[in-house]
Amino acid sequence: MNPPPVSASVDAAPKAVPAPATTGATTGATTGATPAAAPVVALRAAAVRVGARTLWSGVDLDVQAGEFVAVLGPNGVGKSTLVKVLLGVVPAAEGEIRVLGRKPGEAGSRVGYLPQRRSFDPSLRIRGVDIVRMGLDGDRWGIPLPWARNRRAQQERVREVIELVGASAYAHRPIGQCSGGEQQRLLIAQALVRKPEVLLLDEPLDSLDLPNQSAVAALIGRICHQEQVAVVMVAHDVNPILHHLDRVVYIAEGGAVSGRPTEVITSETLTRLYRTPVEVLSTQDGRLVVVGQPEGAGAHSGVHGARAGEHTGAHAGAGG
Ligand SMILES: Nc1ncnc2c1ncn2[C@@H]1O[C@H](COP(=O)(O)OP(=O)(O)OP(=O)(O)O)[C@@H](O)[C@H]1O
Repeated sequence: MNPPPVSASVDAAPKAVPAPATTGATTGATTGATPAAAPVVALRAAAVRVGARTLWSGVDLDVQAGEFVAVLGPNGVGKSTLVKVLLGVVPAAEGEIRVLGRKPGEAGSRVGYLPQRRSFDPSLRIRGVDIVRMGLDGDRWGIPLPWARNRRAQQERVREVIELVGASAYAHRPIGQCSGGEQQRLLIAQALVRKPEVLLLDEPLDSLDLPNQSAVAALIGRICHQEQVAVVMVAHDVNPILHHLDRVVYIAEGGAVSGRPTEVITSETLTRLYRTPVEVLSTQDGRLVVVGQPEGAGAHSGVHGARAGEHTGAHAGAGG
């Protein structure tokens, strides 16, 4: 069942962090219920460490039902790790984190997840429809839903979600023979098949060509706003999703800033966040280009021709 419609709300101004920890977002944590106005994802003064290294700290973020939020930042800063924290796979070192009013990892099938891109061997015979059905079979994220035990109901749900993502025409073809964009739609259908209220996507547009990036971005925006699924999406380039987004969270070592894209992706805000001059340029066709954004400390030095702490040149897009 979809969550009750809640109008997407965003901060009036970008929210700089570190900010004082509050406990307001944890309301309802003990019941597991999601009151209409409560954020479906809430982080307060959150920090994460891998080994001895603190990736980020002091991160505050609220995501409401039906909001589309992008997680942006340089390579290696900890964007994917944020998703893993929300899944409960990586523990937070500090702070309060709630997903659907519960601790990360406790919301079961109410959270859908699409990991960073998998590629399928062209000779793979398994069909798209089977890939989608796999999303029902496993109980990776919780106890199977009642309808998931009923074969007819399963088939109907798989058909329905394939139609939702516009994949009906090729869902019975071997997945290895589908294009990258078609495969990605089928994988999104797999993540949606158990009707999650929160959808966590890790770079779903990676390695798609521009028309497919645009089409898949529009699909995710539609799922989010029409189906009232809260989407938290790691993105390398914000441009393909810019017009669909309600909010972005930009991560830097030591903190993050969240708010409307037009408020966060500015020279002033990113310069303040990174404590180094960062320039945001707008191209004639409306794309944003971030110049001078430092790499995350763990990023490979060759990727953008910069070592940790040094400035990169112009990035292909705002985000990483
Ligand atoms: N289990 C782990 N142990 C040690 N280091 C880790 C572990 N998991 C992630 N890291 C490191 O943490 C850093 C952040 O990784 P993460 O994948 O979250 O970055 P990212 O911002 O998503 O990067 P990219 O944009 O390149 O995908 C990287 O330097 C990575 O090597």
